[in-house]
Amino acid sequence: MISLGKGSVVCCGAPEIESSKPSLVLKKFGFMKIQNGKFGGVGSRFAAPIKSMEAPKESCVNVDVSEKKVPQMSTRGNSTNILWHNCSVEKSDREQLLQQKGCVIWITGLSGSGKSTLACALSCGLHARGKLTYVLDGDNVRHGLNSDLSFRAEDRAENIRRIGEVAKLFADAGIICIASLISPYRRDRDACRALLPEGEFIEVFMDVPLHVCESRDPKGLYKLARAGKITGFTGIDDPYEPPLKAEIVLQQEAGLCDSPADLAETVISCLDKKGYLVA
Ligand SMILES: Nc1ncnc2c1ncn2[C@@H]1O[C@H](COP(=O)(O)OS(=O)(=O)O)[C@@H](OP(=O)(O)O)[C@H]1O
Ligand SMILES: Nc1ncnc2c1ncn2[C@@H]1O[C@H](COP(=O)(O)OP(=O)(O)O)[C@@H](O)[C@H]1O
Repeated sequence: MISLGKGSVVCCGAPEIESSKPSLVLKKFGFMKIQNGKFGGVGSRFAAPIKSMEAPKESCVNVDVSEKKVPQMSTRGNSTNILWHNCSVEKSDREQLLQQKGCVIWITGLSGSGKSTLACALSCGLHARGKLTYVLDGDNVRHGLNSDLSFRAEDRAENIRRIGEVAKLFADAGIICIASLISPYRRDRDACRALLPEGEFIEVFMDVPLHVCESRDPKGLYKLARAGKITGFTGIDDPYEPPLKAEIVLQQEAGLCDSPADLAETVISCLDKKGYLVA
């Protein structure tokens, strides 16, 4: 049996880790269970990763200056002289542990189309099946990571780019990541799709007409936008570009709405068919 420890962040290079063995620190603070003298009932497959956790210095790049063996550095945006570092615990190992495949479910649609409700219903439905999910809701992420961003086009693009990158990390962790944000521009959504391997980005379009969303108006934002008290509101005086090739289109009309649980079931059966609910 494999025991998962408490949620934690291990920062190699932190004083606690450098002054002692990381494994002992994790154990001391109760983050991992020890079974058979090894972490989490590990088998041979996991011996190497745990060894590497115990020796942070091994994670340094070996640059043998005398023999001029200099690794190939890269540049990404303003980050120069950076080097990708691989870890021997891979995505497939995490997926094996979780018995699922990491992917991104990207829910897009107008404000009030039911994105957050579906994201939550989906997370509940998958959780009940023993699957690990995490919801990245536009509204919520704007409370922290993206609180510096407005609703101008370039800030929306940056909002979507950052959430796309975070979602990619979650998928790499083996988690079924549910991103729910308006993401009104096709180009930005397509850029997030391009971050992931083929098939791992599942776009769900909440195809709900503006008049239905506006009649729901749970936050009163459409009313404010119509009154000119909010400018640049999606669907009113800011564009929404519907997806052209979404994997799933959930159409709803006034009085003809499936329940959130039924909509979630549609998405779950798509995940099931695509093999994401097994390792
Ligand atoms: N101008 C404007 N346009 C659209 N939405 C607005 C605006 N100002 C505030 N809000 C609130 O912000 C929520 C949308 O945030 P997102 O991060 O999903 O938007 S975006 O993807 O960057 O376009 C959105 O939440 P949802 O209603 O859940 O979609 C609104 O509550
Ligand atoms: N499937 C549905 N059928 C009917 N009403 C819904 C459905 N999904 C959501 N709603 C309602 O629509 C409103 C907007 O839902 P919400 O999930 O907040 O949308 P969004 O995140 O897209 O802004 C809420 O009042 C919610 O209760």
